[in-house]
Amino acid sequence: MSSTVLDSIIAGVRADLAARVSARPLANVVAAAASAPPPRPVLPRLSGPTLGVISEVKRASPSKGDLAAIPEPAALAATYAAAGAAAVSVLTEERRFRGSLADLDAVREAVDIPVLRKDFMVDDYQFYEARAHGADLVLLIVAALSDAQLRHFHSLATDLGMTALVEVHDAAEIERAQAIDPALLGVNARNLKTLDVDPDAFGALVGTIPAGVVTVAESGIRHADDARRYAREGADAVLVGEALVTHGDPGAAVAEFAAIPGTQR
Ligand SMILES: O=C(O)c1ccccc1NCC(=O)[C@H](O)[C@H](O)COP(=O)(O)O
Repeated sequence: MSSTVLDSIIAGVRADLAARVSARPLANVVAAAASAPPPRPVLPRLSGPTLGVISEVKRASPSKGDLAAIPEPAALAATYAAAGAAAVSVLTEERRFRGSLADLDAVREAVDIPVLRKDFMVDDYQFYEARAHGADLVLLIVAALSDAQLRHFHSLATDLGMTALVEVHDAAEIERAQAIDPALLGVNARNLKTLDVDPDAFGALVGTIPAGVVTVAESGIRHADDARRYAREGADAVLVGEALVTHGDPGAAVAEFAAIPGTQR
């Protein structure tokens, strides 16, 4: 079978992870996770009367290349928080997104809203590492994991006190995700194997998501009208990267998204 964009990202993630494991043994990271500041509650922030906005710190991407230099991720995150963001997503993958764990540290220190470590989580080490660096939320990409890994990593994240954002793109992945009863489910409009963006994905799948599950519409959200559409379709929250980091006034953009009324599913 030919290799996908997601496969090649994960190969790089595994290589970088091996270097970090050599530099800092697991036992050391486990101890740091245990003494990290406690995780911040996530779900109530994402399921309020208005649309929750998860605002992303994103320098580059496989689909678009370089987006923004972001020399001070902490300042950008503080702008997001002051404008009403419900959470901040920090890409920590280095090769394709130019993120880092140092970005995560800086953002967690700068804001008092929950912080998502957005990465390609494929090994226990990364979960302890996420917590050690203050993550409140971690991403589980169903397309990147076996059923057994999904279950195991969901339990591990929960045991560490973090909330898992379980991410799907299609009906088959939602069915696999349902097996672990996620409290927070993201529908990514972007197919991570082809990079195609389908703005209809959320609307097509939302009817199969049980009531009570907090939902996030992810990717390709450019304007307030895109976010309004997702709110009407029943999204509790949106996850926005490129449109914010390339905006001349990211705070104004977040404030506009965050004022959109939510819709009860
Ligand atoms: O953004 C990409 O090109 C990408 C490619 C392959 C895997 C993941 C990718 N992005 C991660 C994300 O989920 C997005 O950063 C996030 O949903 C925000 O998307 P956008 O608002 O379109 O920047």
